Amino acid sequence: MSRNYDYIVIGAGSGGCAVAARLSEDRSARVLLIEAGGSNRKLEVKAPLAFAKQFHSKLDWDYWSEPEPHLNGRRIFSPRGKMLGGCSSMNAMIYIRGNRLDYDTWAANGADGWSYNDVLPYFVRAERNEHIHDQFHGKTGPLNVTRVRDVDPVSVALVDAAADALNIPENNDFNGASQDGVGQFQVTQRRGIRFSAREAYLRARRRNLTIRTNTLVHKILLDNGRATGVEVADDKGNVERITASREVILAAGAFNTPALLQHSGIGPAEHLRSVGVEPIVDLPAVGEHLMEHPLVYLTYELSNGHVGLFDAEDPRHLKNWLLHRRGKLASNVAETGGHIRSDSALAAPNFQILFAPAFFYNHGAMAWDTPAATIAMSYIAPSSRGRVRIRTSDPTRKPAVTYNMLGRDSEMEEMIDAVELARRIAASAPARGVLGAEITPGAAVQSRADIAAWIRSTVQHTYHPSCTARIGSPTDGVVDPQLRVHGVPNLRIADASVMPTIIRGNTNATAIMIGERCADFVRADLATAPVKAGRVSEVGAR
Ligand SMILES: Cc1cc2nc3c(=O)[nH]c(=O)nc-3n(C[C@H](O)[C@H](O)[C@H](O)COP(=O)(O)OP(=O)(O)OC[C@H]3O[C@@H](n4cnc5c(N)ncnc54)[C@H](O)[C@@H]3O)c2cc1C
Repeated sequence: MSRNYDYIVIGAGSGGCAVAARLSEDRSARVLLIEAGGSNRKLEVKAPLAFAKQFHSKLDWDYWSEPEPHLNGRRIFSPRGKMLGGCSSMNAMIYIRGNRLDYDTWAANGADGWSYNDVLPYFVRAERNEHIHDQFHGKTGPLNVTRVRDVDPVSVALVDAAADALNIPENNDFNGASQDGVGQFQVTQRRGIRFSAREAYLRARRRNLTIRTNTLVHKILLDNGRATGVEVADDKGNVERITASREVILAAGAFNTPALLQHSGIGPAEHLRSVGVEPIVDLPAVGEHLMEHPLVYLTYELSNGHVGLFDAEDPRHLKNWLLHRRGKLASNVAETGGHIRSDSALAAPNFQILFAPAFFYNHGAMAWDTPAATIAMSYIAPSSRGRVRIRTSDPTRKPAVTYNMLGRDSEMEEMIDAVELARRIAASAPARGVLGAEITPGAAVQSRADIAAWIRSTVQHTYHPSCTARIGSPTDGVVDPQLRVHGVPNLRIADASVMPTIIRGNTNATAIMIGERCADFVRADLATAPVKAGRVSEVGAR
């Protein structure tokens, strides 16, 4: 196997698959894509309903946060996909791009070229939407976007309930002209099966794209401050070095990307020294500014003979999915939902509602013994920031993650508002047709103080860590707007870490868009490079 490539992409997740595939469209470019996990060809990946069965398995990095300072010291479970497709092979498949305002704010704060009008063509380029064909959507891109085939009647009733109770419009396309309103989500599926970034970008075999699975990158190699390759270990612990003549592109996700930078000597110098890593480039923002969407789950018994997904494990539903790719196993659980403003004066939605015709609580780790439904409220406009820091110089040890969620009083006030809005939905006439008694938080939790206490003791997140290597200046960011790491030539980042602030929505489509853009930045630089550097023949060790 070759030890030298033109490009090395670290991590075959949402961003990494996109950038590696696009770079390998140039058949003369030799691209290596390295992934720590293995194949994603597993039933619990393919069958949409089964995504939570991946948690704590070999397909999961199985992160846990440090004791959270504002959440009663709880450690928060944080699954991350460890396989081809990364988190896009594990996620709940909701296809959302966020709000126009997110990108316009990025651009206004210095991320030149990242306004909504700048990024829209890349969302469109990436997408193959089966249903919506207008200026907001792509027809011929690699990523299949569709709708859940057999939506549960409970999911539909809850859309009617929200429209009724909150006086908000139904919205057929949250990725179109407006994000506000309620309706059915678009999903990254095809014919009832998950459609991850692997299916989107790695299906076509290319001789110039080498994919190495079960290979853990330990660090990025630097020679005179330039990125020249990587040090990797296979699953038997054999260590080797591989060189990149042109660029190394880091796409290991919002936890592992800053960790890998730090293991490579790129990060907050004082912290690196304290854990025994020699600092090479002092970049204080590496691992800082971590953002997430706090999530609370209100759950209800189902009434009137509704069963939702309660009986989904019945063999007849498995048979229906295996034979026809239809029915309950094709559900992504959160089939419908929407985006609302808890205060009409806000410039954009601050909550995403997720309706599920199932008891989904604590990441699906708990069951309820009768049919139930969930109204989950995801806080999509948080302001608290956390951090990711390596604990030791051992690259096989997971870094420490602290979310710092709900650190500000104003955030808690908005969360309480959201719980009250969810209860209004549940109390509306259309909802009363399908919902019974409230299970969580339960009738005893009524005052704002009690709701706050319940939130602190139960809040989770929406699986969207971002911003840990964000676009910004060298003092408060890690990469420039072309995704080049400050002070380290030939090194870029192409994953959810680079978002300057978290978007108002689920982060898969945006990570893919970032990968698409990164490939174009690389190609543009190559086209304008005066004389292209020759191959790096030897990798200097740090
Ligand atoms: C349970 C869950 C549900 C979610 N639901 C949704 C949803 O419904 N809709 C949505 O839009 N988003 C959702 N998300 C979030 C979304 O999937 C992620 O934000 C997105 O996939 C992140 O892409 P990425 O490229 O930043 O990182 P990832 O997709 O995480 O890719 C990183 C890749 O790098 C690999 N890697 C890491 N470290 C190393 C190393 N040292 N060496 C080699 N390889 C390495 C990882 O194994 C992984 O494959 C969900 C996520 C989860 C976990």
